[in-house]
Amino acid sequence: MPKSELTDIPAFAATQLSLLDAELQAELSETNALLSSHTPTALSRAGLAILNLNVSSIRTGLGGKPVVELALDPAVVAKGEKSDIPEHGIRTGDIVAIQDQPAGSAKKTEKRELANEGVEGVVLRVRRENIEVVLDKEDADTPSGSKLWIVKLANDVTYKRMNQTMTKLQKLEDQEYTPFMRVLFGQASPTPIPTDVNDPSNPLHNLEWHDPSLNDSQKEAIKFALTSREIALIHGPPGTGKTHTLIELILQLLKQKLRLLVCGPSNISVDNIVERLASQKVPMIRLGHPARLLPSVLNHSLDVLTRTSDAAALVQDVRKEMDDKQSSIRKTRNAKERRQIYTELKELRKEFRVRERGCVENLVKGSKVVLATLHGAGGFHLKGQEFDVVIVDEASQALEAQCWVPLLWVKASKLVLAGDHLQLPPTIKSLNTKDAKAAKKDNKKGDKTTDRKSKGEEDVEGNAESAVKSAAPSITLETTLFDRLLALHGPSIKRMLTTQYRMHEKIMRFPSAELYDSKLVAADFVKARLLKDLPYAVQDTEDTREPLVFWDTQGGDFPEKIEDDGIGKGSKGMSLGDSKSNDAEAALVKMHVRNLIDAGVKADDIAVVTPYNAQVSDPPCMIAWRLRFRSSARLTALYNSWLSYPRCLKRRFRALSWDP
Ligand SMILES: Nc1ncnc2c1ncn2[C@@H]1O[C@H](COP(=O)(O)OP(=O)(O)OP(=O)(O)O)[C@@H](O)[C@H]1O
Repeated sequence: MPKSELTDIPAFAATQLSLLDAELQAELSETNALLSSHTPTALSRAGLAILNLNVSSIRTGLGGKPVVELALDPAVVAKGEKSDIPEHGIRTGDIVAIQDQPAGSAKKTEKRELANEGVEGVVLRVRRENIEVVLDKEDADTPSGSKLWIVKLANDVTYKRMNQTMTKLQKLEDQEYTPFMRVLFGQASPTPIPTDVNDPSNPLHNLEWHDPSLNDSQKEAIKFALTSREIALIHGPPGTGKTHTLIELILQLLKQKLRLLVCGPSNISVDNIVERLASQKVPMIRLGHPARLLPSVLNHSLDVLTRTSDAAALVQDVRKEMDDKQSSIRKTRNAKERRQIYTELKELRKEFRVRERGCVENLVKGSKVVLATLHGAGGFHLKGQEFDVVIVDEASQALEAQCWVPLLWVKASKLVLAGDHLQLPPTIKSLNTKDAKAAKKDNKKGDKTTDRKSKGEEDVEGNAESAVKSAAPSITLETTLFDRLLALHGPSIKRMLTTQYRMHEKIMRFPSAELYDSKLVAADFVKARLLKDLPYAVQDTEDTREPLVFWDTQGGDFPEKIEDDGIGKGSKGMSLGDSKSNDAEAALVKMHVRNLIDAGVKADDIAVVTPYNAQVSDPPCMIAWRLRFRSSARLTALYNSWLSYPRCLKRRFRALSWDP
């Protein structure tokens, strides 16, 4: 077998490390350029900073770190007005600096200065009236100035973890590679799946479905995932019930008394599964900070369980004592007293960590299903724990290095990936650099081979070696684990879900033909569904009886504008908001939406989707829609010229589906 980045583990890890470094540098330089070339006022207008804040409270969060709550300085709130923080783009999980606020017009806000003068932390919760930040350093002294600002920094936390993971992989000795890992690197073929269902050791022996409504392709995918020894890929095009299928798979694996780690690249992908498992009354633990979880899954979060379980009382005592100390620091101005309190806090933190760790360990070890983001699975809670199966949902949205976080820090011997490698891969910034563009160009040939392979299942069935030879693309960050495994082992390691439950047949036809070898089938209850048949009074018009409408906007009457953010370009030519808009197209969309509303379609059932921010926000008519349709959850199929870009197209088709 030829040695390549696909099969040689140290070479693979080294490539990943250099690609991750390039990506991190791209992110850091983008942030630095923005921060150094814009005033605080401009950054705030662009949503990257919040000005005029005060510390309203400090408490102790998970891990003993201080959580700072910031609210708008009362001095800047007009009498009788609400003290809501103005619109901004800072979200839970963002890395921010908290700093004494410079003059609004001050130029050159260097990242260097931010790190030196302020403190850094992660945003925990964003509310209308305040924002909570957990500080990186336990003994960080929050700036005490009367007016603070927070500014978004590049997020290097996920890189650090991926970096540690790839470094660990790179350093493993040959004898440390498990048989499972050898399959993941094509150094061994997957174990053939057992076929005798009468054999009591076959997982399909006496198989009974929990959900009788599963379709044939879903059942086949589950059977395959149950019987495969090392890897199983579940390929789920949009709306084909990927998550639905995973729930049944999880229930079946639990019936076999197996211990499972279930991950996804984002919190929402994980919470989606927690919600569905909760409705099946499955006991489980969701790792991750509660501020990032959906309210509906909180009862399963480790944080809540460490407060409510029996062992939790011991932790709570110390937590309370630490909170009291934190607030006393803020009350005292005497330096000696402050130092004394810091020393006591340090001791309490040690105690807190020991107790918390004990409580957490008991809870996690006792759980048959643990759910976390890929990143979160690399936290200390799971280090070295054994799981029979690791399941990753939305696997084609994750960088491969991210998928290795659970695979390397826990002990696992089987992996199930669910995803769709034919939809958008994760967003990569460094691909815009010259070197990366060249690398991408080089890979094009390899990609074509991989694509062809994943479409035409027959040609490479079961022939891993020839697959490696023919595909052998060198790796970019966009090459997901899903892609690489398909390139290594061919389509015999995957099963595709083929019935989709979201789109009218006509909407489905194009993506099905272009991306899925015309294999998609529309479920009976969606295949002929039209707006005029909505369960409330909608007139039968030419707009409501067509599931798909094309408006041709090519040509001189629809000129495109490049908009900037209205605050000018910075000294390094970096603008906060270069984006495209097209007033005439906007007017067309507006007219179409108006027709639908006049026919009786509810505004809440309409969503307008565009790839450009400027098209959403700038033309006056678009602003009007945004206000009106803010709560839109569903969509009418409306296409315009930019749909011809293949990438947008994939994204659009994802968005263009709607639930009944
Ligand atoms: N066998 C089935 N019978 C009826 N409805 C189903 C079946 N499988 C899935 N669905 C429905 O199809 C819709 C899509 O399912 P699900 O969200 O699991 O799909 P997905 O592939 O994960 O979606 P996405 O495209 O968002 O990734 C849901 O409304 C679900 O209830």
